[in-house]
Amino acid sequence: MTSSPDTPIADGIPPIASLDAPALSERLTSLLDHKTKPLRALGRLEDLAHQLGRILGSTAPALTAPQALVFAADHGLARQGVSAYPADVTWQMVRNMLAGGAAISVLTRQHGIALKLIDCGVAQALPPHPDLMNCKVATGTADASEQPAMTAEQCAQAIAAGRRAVQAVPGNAVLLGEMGIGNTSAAALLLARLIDQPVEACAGAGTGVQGEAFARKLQVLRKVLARHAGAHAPLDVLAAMGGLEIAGMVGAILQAALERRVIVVDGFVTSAAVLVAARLQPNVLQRCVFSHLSHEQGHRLMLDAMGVRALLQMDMRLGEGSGAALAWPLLESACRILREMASFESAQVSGQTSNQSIP
Ligand SMILES: Cc1cc2ncn([C@H]3O[C@H](COP(=O)(O)O)[C@@H](O)[C@H]3O)c2cc1C
Ligand SMILES: O=C(O)c1cccnc1
Repeated sequence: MTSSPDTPIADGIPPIASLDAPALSERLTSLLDHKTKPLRALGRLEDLAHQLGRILGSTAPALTAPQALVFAADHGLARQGVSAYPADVTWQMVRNMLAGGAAISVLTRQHGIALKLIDCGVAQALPPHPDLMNCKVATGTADASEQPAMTAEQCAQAIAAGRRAVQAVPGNAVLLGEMGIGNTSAAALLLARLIDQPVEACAGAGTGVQGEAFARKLQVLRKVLARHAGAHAPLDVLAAMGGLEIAGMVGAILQAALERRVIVVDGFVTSAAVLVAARLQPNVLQRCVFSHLSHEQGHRLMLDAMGVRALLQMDMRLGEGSGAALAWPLLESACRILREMASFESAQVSGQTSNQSIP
């Protein structure tokens, strides 16, 4: 991945170093290989344990005070009929999340994950709530089919808000989610432009846009891409066609990566924020755990473009951070395997009889 040319928005984000620590990496591999199981028998759970060990800089990693950060904002493009639901659902769902009734509320409660909502640009004024951070940059984006969704300054402010949101919460892991009617369109536009693929391969049904309505969604997206044909640098693309909540997540990803927190990525829309962040600072990918492959068309293409693989495939297409919360116990299990599982030596179990190679 290439870095963007210098733009004012990128100012103030220090370089994110690579997690290069060959000694730790070798030690983690050796520890996992010596646990009481056939070599590599825990499959991708071992890869996850290895990654978490590297991120947290420990051979006995422990996840502490996990935080689900759900970024919310409205989209001017929603006025073009790109969603199956009205824009009011954005603020209504934020209220539902805060009241404990949304899917993300249920799953975070189940797993003891703190839930915070970050209002980056919800049109409706939301009443104060202890779990709501008011970072409103604007009352939604402009209609990207007519003008840039955000000014460069608004985009920078939303990124800064995302950074502050991470700084404001404790713990060493953040789970990212979003709420914003119309945001699968914004994510598809970012993907199409950043990996230079036709929008037909990048856009999906979102909330359930089908048939003629889907043809209309594609037509709108093509118009947006043509309108912003000159935007190619990641932050220019983000400002022209993204969303305030996506920009907020870009900031959160950069900040969490800087602080060496584990970043649990949800579905298509949160992955679009990772795509942008990784174009700015490729090393963020080392800190990201991709929780699930969304049913949204374009997610597989997006993950392939980043060279990553998701843990789960549940045919979910919700967003909110629901896939990230669902996958959370896998991360906890991976850490426990490193911390608690006996080795052949400690448990006095006979090891391999011959020199077998790792399949
Ligand atoms: C009731 C409801 C709850 C949701 N929770 C997340 N989304 C998801 O759907 C939206 C994106 O899809 P589109 O681009 O088609 O609008 C986002 O708000 C996303 O988080 C929801 C959507 C609805 C309707
Ligand atoms: O995977 C996602 O992020 C997604 C899919 C559909 C609707 N909203 C979000």
